[in-house]
Amino acid sequence: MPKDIAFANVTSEIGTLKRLLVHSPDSGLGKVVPSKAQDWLFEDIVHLETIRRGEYDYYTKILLYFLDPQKVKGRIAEIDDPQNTRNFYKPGHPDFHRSDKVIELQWLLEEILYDRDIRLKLVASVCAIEGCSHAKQMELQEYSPTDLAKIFISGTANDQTMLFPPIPNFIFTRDIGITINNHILLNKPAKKARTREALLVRYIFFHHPLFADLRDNIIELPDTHQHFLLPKEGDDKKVTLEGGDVMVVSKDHVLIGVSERTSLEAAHQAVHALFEKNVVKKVSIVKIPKKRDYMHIDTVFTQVKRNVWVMLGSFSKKAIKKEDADIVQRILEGKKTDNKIQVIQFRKKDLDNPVYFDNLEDLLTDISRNDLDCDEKVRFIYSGNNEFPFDAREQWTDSCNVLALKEGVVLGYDRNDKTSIAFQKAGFSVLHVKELLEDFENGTKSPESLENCIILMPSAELSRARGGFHCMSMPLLREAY
Ligand SMILES: NC(=[NH2+])NCCC[C@H](N)C(=O)O
Repeated sequence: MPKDIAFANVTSEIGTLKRLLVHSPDSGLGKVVPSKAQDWLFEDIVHLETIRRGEYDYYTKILLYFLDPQKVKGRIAEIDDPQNTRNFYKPGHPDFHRSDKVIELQWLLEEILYDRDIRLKLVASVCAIEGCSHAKQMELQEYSPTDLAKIFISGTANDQTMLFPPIPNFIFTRDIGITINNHILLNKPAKKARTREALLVRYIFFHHPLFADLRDNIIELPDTHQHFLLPKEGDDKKVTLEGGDVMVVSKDHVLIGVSERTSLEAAHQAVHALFEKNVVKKVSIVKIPKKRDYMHIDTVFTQVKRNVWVMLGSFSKKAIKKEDADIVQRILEGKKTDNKIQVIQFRKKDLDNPVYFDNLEDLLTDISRNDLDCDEKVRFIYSGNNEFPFDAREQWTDSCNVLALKEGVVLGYDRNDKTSIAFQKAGFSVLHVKELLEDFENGTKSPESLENCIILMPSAELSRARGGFHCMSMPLLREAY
């Protein structure tokens, strides 16, 4: 794979996307059984053929059209010809697209497994965490790199024997690590179901030649001193951090969520690590309720344009005021701080004088105005058009979790109807991916010509996995903003 000089650099959420890491749904998703779905962090079992051909493949095509057009332009009919049995999308197949802009993790994993030493170490590590027998370990060493990469991810061998559980959340590459300027912060998953993902990714970052120049810039958070001796109640001392809780909003400013998945201790360590290594000047800690509904901060807000954000209305100023309105009720119910957001902003140059924000809009407005020098009015698009019960329903299916391909052009789910109306009201056009790809193919539209729009993507199966396109992307390179 050819190497660019600026291989990885992300300084914003909205600069034109140039390179990212993804993983398309593997056969492991088709092995999730109902009794395990929740443990494996899926809300339901999914239909593999639909999630791939009917949904995720459109994501791959649209990403390639924007980031690596020569792979798809004028070729879509051929790529999707049923005779070609989706080979273009299958890592490990000779017809796989092998894009070095839309980079498939399974492909990188396969490439590092050609090294015998790495292969043996990784087999031993996976066997250790999955509790495999010695005989199984020896057997696994004999597989080809292509097959072994597939097995490590799907858990299933070519003969359909299930060797260990799948890692169905690997499609949510956002959570495995975060590019902050030219550094990569690795995650420490909170949930057991995501442990193997973190292991595989660590090997990829430390051993794949693509990341050779970045190796000194990989940040791993240490565990709390003697964390293994802490009592169960000491769990908040555990260091867990997932990428969905980290947002690089400008080259100097990073947001870190403290949530169901990212612990206070991890946020604390990340602030020190980022300041000590001079990665950024400002870190805002955004505390959200520890609830499955909002597992990471990117499930309650994401950025659309310099001055436009999409967010969940219950964290807005107005909602907080409304809640404060009935004094008797508030006192009776006790101070309802559990459903609030709290923001504490640390500045490297004045560490012991943090700035506080008590609602999300104030923080986001401050970012647009002061970090991104924006004079235009800052606008908010609310989940479900801020109408009950659509606000909560659509947040659950990732209305707030959009991915910006460039400023003002975002990908979102087609099932969030009221949120789409809210986008329209804010002056955005609503496009459907199938028609858009046809327009790209016949030349009536191009990625360059698009502006201010949300591209709606099919989502019935994908949304059961509880993540949107922000979660399904780990940006490595965005144009400087
Ligand atoms: N960045 C995100 N919001 N990721 C969503 C991850 C969803 C996944 N099923 C999990 O629960 O872990």
